[in-house]
Amino acid sequence: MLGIDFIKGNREAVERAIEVKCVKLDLGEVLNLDGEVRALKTEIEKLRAERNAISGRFKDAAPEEKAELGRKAKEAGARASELEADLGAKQEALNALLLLAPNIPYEGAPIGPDESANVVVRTEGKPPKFGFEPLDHVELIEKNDWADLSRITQVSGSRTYCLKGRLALLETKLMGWALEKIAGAGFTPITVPAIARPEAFFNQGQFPGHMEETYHLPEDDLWLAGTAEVALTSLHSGEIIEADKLPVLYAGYSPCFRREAGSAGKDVRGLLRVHQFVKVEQYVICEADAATSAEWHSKLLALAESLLQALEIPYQVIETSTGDMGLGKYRMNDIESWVPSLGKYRETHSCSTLHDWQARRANIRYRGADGKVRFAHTLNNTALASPRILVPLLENHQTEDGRVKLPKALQELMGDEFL
Ligand SMILES: Nc1ncnc2c1ncn2[C@@H]1O[C@H](COS(=O)(=O)NC(=O)[C@@H](N)CO)[C@@H](O)[C@H]1O
Repeated sequence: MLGIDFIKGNREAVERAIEVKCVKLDLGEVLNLDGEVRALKTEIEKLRAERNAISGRFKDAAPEEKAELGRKAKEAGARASELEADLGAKQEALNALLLLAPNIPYEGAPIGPDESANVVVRTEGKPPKFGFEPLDHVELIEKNDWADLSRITQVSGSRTYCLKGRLALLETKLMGWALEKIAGAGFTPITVPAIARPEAFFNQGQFPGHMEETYHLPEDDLWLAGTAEVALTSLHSGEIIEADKLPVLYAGYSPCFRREAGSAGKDVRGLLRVHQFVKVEQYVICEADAATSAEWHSKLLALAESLLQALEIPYQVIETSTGDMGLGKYRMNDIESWVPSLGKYRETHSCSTLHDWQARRANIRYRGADGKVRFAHTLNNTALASPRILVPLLENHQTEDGRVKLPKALQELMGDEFL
């Protein structure tokens, strides 16, 4: 969310953000509504003052004057409550539009409508050259009985899976390994529920635009989050954090649920795109300073890259385009890991800087060293998400006989050179 004062003071920049992020929002309508709300507030104040002035005169008034004063006070009161109803409706309409206001994108973000405009900024590690015909992750799984990808669909429907045997163990250990790595970088490990109230999704930015992507529990008016970012954004909602408690750093672990309503036909084979998965999430609440946010953005990215380097997975870092980064982002860098069977890189991580766009929605503030209270900045990044990460992990490290040689970092974890 952008502050209305920011919008009024930066109308051109906001109009440009609307355009380059392909957002449907009429800024003129927002500013008109804001004008009407302010006018109504002034009018109501005036009426209240009038009514107070009248009642102030009431007690000393002559008897015949009291009736007239009483009528005037009642009239002013009635008029004020009429205007208050109108103010409520206009304020609601204004807030709904403000939720759609896009954050100003990073000046270095490629301009474009979607991921086709994304730019590769760095490539690390070399895709393996197999001396044999490599298998894809489903074939490797079937050969080693490492998952059930078929009978489970009669239980849970499409895009579900069971990991089995050593692959089930690997996923759990891998998540613990990632949690410890991020915790080792000073982030507080925290396990969060996927269950959350609708307000948490409005605060994080998933709502109102992506409700159809989210599982709903209607009887309780609860929803299932697709990322720990939802809970972590609202954990400090309404608080004023003291400056010496910043930055707040969380390594959030949670199950993640996504309807993938918009992905029909995409990645239907195997583990790339499923309805339920697990993720270790990096989350930062820091002071409202662009340079501080930029520093944290680089740190979050470097941490995710260090995990991929330890897993010996070749990857590339992407500068995400204005049309692909989404409403609330100032800047987004995705990391894409090499998937041999596809012969291309696929997104496995997403690192975002949001400045105060989320903090305004979630009302996360802090008292600076100067004593002033401001909205904070927030950032988030994937540390590791499974089962998607298993796809490049299995495929890149497969051997000719269909086994998987573990990267050194995992050999001790799994007590063997091979999965
Ligand atoms: N349907 C899915 N199935 C499997 N993995 C998924 C799915 N959706 C997302 N992921 C994994 O979760 C990662 C983060 O998802 S994201 O939407 O891009 N970004 C976020 O959720 C941010 N909070 C940063 O983690 C993705 O890069 C991917 O690795």
